[in-house]
Amino acid sequence: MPDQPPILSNVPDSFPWGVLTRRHPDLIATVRRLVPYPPEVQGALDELRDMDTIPPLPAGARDRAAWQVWSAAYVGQKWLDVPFLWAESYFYRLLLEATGYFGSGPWAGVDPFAPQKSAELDSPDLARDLENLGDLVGAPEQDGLSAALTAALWGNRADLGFRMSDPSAQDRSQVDDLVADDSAELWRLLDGGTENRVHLVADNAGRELVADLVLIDRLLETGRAATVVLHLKPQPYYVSDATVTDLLQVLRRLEAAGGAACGIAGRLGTAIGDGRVRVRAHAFWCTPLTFHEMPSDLVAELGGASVVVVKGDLNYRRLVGDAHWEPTTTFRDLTAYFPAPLVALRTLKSDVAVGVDPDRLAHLEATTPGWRTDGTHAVIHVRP
Ligand SMILES: O=P(O)(O)OC[C@@]1(O)O[C@H](CO)[C@@H](O)[C@@H]1O
Repeated sequence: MPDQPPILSNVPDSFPWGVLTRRHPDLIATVRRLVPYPPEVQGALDELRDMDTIPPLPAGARDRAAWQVWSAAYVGQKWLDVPFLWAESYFYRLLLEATGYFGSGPWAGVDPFAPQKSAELDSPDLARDLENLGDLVGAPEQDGLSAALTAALWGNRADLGFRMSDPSAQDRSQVDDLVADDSAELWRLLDGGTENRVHLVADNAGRELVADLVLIDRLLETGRAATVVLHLKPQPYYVSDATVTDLLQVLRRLEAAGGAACGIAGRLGTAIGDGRVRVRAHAFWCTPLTFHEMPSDLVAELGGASVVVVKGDLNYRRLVGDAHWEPTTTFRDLTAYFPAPLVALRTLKSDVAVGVDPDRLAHLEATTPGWRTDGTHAVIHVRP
């Protein structure tokens, strides 16, 4: 990664400080409220909430050796004094440890965030999205593609972790005028003339995954993609990150909705069955590392892609590096290392900002103080 100090969380009232001191304790309280864990798990969660210094993973944890390497510089330090990106990732790993997710007891494999994810699938907002899918599927080809891309972009605006610390986020209106919009470049890359292999690195379950699946369906149906690889998380992460279990739930929800939604679920089921859509859940996606450190098997796999679409705020931080970049630094320069043509679809929900035109930046700074973190602004960046 280019030489730039990482963002820490030790500036009071800064965005990362709020995540560690407010969002994480709130999350633990929510998990305790929604899942009837036994006393020993509740105790472990309380311990995590009250922890001042960073502990190692317990002996016997299956990925202890890997975390020993990633955490050597940070164990024993205060949470607020270590890189924000690392601290959040390790917090979620410890939360799974506390709930017994990787253990051998009855709570093994139980997603502590499942009740929140299910509630989103039952929401009236999602029901409305699904009712409107008929218009999108029936639209002229490029209109349908553009609408699906827009939905996949804004589907990222209110992940469940973000909404928990900012409940009004869902109701704030999005600023449709994107901070950067390279979408024309994406359609040039996927011009339909060749057998395109698209990879989509997903972010959140629920409404966002629905929108991602609609985009995948449109890409396949219009011939813009011959095959798609959908990258999901191998385990629960950042509250709402999508796992294979979440994918299956979303497909069931689409089926149950009937109409165009059910048609999409049917086509995707067939495409998974005949190998045109492949589902992957690489361990790297839940590590505290930036994408500069992707393992060689993942580099090789992504390197064969016509386009890699990377979703969301956290993935964006991992793509460019979680640092206080000068916002006019170009996305292309910072992602030159990436092994394939790259598209980032991100609503801004943290301090990192790059690829912003100087005039737009001056306007945003003068008029909209929360533009980097309040989820109302978005970018489509392409590095061909
Ligand atoms: O990656 P996502 O789902 O778009 O966003 C995740 C997020 O809510 O969590 C992180 C801070 O906790 C930030 O990257 C962002 O605010």
